[in-house]
Amino acid sequence: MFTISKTFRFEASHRLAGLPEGHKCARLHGHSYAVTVELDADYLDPPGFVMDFAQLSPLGDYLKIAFDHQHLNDVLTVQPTSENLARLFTEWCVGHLPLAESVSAVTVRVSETTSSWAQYRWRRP
Ligand SMILES: Nc1nc2c(c(=O)[nH]1)N=C([C@H](O)[C@H](O)COP(=O)(O)OP(=O)(O)OP(=O)(O)O)CN2
Ligand SMILES: [Zn+2]
Repeated sequence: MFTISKTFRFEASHRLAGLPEGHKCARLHGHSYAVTVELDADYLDPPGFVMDFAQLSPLGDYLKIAFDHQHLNDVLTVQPTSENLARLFTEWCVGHLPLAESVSAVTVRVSETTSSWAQYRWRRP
């Protein structure tokens, strides 16, 4: 199994609803988000790539255009948790990146801080 990965970053604010009274994340605050996409493949395509790293850059463009310096509650229809962002970004990758047949899984990991992350994985049916 081969895995390649690339990390992109954006800055955004959010607040989380439905938390207990006084929870710090219910207040308006911001994060430097790190978004890491991973592609798994059982074999390589010429010239020995899972995929050219450069072909992952549309994800970075999408993140910058849609989310950088935005208030996530204004631009998402779901609660802006790391888990929901990870699923949204994974589904975007599956729908927009030129995935070779060799790619068996796409995983996106979202970090709001240096000590925590959430991820979502798509597996080829
Ligand atoms: N499962 C999840 N839990 C939390 C999420 C989330 O998206 N998924 N988000 C938050 C808040 O957005 C918060 O800003 C980040 O949480 P946390 O790691 O607790 O932040 P700190 O860096 O302040 O953590 P410390 O290790 O306590 O310093 C909360 N939970
Ligand atoms: Zn937060």
